[in-house]
Amino acid sequence: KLLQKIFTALSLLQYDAVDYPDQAVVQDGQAFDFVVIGAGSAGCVVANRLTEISDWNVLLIEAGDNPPLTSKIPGLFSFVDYSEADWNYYTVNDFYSSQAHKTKNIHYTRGKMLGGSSGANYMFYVRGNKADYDSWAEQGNPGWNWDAVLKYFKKSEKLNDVSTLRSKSAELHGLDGYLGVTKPSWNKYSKKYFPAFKEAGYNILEDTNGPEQLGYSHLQYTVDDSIRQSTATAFLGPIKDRKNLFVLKNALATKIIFDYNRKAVGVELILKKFKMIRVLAKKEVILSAGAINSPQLLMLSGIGPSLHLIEKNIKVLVDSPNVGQNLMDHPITVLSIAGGNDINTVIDNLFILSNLDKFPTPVFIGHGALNKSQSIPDYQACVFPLPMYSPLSLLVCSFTYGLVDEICNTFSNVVKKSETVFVMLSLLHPKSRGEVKLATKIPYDKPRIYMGYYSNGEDLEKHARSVEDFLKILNTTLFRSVNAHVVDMHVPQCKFLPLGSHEYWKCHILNTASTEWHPSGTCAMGPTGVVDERLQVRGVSGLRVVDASVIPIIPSANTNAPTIMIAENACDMIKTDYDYGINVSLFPKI
Ligand SMILES: Cc1cc2nc3c(=O)[nH]c(=O)nc-3n(C[C@H](O)[C@H](O)[C@H](O)COP(=O)(O)OP(=O)(O)OC[C@H]3O[C@@H](n4cnc5c(N)ncnc54)[C@H](O)[C@@H]3O)c2cc1C
Repeated sequence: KLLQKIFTALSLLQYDAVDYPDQAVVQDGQAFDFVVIGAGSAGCVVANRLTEISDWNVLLIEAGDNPPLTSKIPGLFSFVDYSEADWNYYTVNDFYSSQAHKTKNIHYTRGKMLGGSSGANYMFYVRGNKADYDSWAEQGNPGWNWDAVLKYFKKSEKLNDVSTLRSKSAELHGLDGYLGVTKPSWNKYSKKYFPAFKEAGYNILEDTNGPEQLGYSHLQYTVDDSIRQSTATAFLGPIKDRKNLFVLKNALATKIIFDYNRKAVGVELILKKFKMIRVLAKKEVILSAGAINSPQLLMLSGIGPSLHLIEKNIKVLVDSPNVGQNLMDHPITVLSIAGGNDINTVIDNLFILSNLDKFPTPVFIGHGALNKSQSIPDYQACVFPLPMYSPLSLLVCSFTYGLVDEICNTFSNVVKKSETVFVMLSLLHPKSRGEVKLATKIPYDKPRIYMGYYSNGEDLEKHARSVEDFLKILNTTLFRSVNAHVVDMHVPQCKFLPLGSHEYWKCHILNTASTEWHPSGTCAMGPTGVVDERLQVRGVSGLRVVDASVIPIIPSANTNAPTIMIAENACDMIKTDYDYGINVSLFPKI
């Protein structure tokens, strides 16, 4: 936390303010063609693509400020959590899951800055499985099948990795987009593990975003030129001087304003020093406040489940029962495998300090399926080979996830005796659903986030089987040669269960349940969804939602790349709806 304070102080110097758009001067009642709420993964893309039409002027409203230093320097990513650039939400304690967290709930980081959660995330660039998007379309969302969305993944991307571009997946990647993507080579540290995964029956892939998803590979990251490619850096920085782009930072949108025909005509917002103004939207308001705040703002504006709105003393404009419902995420559990005790590896810890220009430690990613005949994964494993005395597992356990001391002390003790493999293993297709509710009608009050983890019992069963499937790796030559074993993490709730039994894993997973910070689905698109397939809010006009909240079914992927894809697709829909055609670009790409 001390380090975090030092970084915050450095950020206050605003040494890099020139990299981002200046604060706009906006008068009460001023009108724009589009008003975009939220400059996150989606909102920055929307602001960029809509201002390509020089006839349109666009106001982008963001509650946070420019990204801090910790966001910009890739290796400092974990210090964004709990900072001023984080909304610092906590989930509601359900007295069932996550009970091995000190607070018995989850600290739920959301980025509050230009770039939003793309400035707070772990920078993994993962798109998911073709079948994920085909299922979106099959559920009544034309225009979102794999062939349609691939075009937008490619459009946004600027891949800078020779080995991928020489591989058979080259044609799946984009080279001319705004979003820099790279793949640092950590071969020296992780290549010895790949034969073990191969021996355990997994494919070793060149590209986790290639034609096949099942298997293990090095990761691609949203990092380029040694800088995190948040959407603020990638999509706003290059266009910051466009005359038709207006950006208000430190401005909290509190309500969407409608006329008598239920057309969205503006936004009420509060600037620094609590000055309230209203801005007008001649064409549309675009809500891109993310999967927690977009449903909050809809409900504050009178669109949501009517009983809930009445209970909070909010006048109902549209009874829209699914607003805030259908909350999906990828629940995660942490594991440690100990084996090998080469004290010389201690020196490798120093590499973290010399690799702050990238994700600072070796990690590889795997997607596994329980039924070996399926091509869609059930779980994702992020595998960190750690040298002796590595502080990483303790940092994740204690600082990031806030697990109880019994567990974190175990991480701390085991690295003093062994090299370890630290694993974050998430369930990709949970059936459980949570919800976002208002605490009060006051916009500053944090919404209530009910994760609903494992409320459908099948999820716990499947997550436990996924851990067991992953641990087959212990039977491989490499792991056996160092007497590798899974570490008993002393989860207080599980101490009477035999380590490694099925019931033990269910207990371990349930109580250590943490998040991969992929909330989605709370304003889902669909035939009966909050929005239609063109992302227009049902029951009103002039209002779209464009962010992770419109995801109808969570993909087999981390959600940043999919959210950027959603924004790219949405902007072409908007341009088409206003007869601008999708290829019109009056500003050349910079
Ligand atoms: C810690 C963490 C790690 C993650 N790791 C990865 C990863 O490695 N790879 C990956 O693919 N995904 C990852 N994700 C998920 C991914 O970053 C998100 O899914 C994605 O950024 C969501 O984009 P969004 O546009 O929906 O919302 P956001 O990016 O959160 O944007 C919402 C924006 O709206 C602003 N806002 C909200 N309310 C208001 C208001 N009332 N007025 C004005 N502004 C408002 C917010 O400040 C924010 O800037 C991670 C997320 C987190 C938090």
